[in-house]
Amino acid sequence: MLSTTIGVFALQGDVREHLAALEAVGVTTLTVRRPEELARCDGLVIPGGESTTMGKLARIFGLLDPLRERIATGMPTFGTCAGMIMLADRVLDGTADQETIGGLDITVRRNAFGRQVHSFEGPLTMTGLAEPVHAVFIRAPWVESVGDDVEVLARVEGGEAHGRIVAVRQGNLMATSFHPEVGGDARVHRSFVDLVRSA
Ligand SMILES: NC(=O)CC[C@H](N)C(=O)O
Repeated sequence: MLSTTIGVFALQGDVREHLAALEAVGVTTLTVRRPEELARCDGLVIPGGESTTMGKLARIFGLLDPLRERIATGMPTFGTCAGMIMLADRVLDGTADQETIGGLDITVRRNAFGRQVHSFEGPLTMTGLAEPVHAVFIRAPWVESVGDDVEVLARVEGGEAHGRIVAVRQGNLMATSFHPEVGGDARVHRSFVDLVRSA
């Protein structure tokens, strides 16, 4: 079998952590800053970071339209946190000029967990994983609503945000509000790699 190449959008964000998680799963990785690099990818990860900056840089580097085209034509893509925002069709509490790639029929709310609770972590039950994942949330978005074709993979359990959607899948697109690349558990990346291999 030809090896699977998964790119990590690398204009901004926690690129290294994703590269390490993907390498732990045993795929070939590639940092993506230019359309030529994107063209070599079987799948793509969009990391956590800052979504307004990602949108601006993607526009400046001529990557926004190639990304939209690859995603529209089925390239499996996994967004974490800011990456989830980049994949969302609709953003609440974004900046006026915020551009996303889009593709996922979801509405996300940026920095949804409030100013007091920027960051928290804990176990989270996720569809497809036998044991809970240790989910790290850093100024995270949540998914306010989803379209009919979107499968909800995880919801917050307990606390003020109980029931809020924090992981979704729609066809070849996956997104989490939290950071599975942090903490050495590669199971979420493995399920994305399985998605890429079956695409
Ligand atoms: N950890 C993160 O990726 C935070 C996302 C950030 N709050 C944004 O709006 O882009």
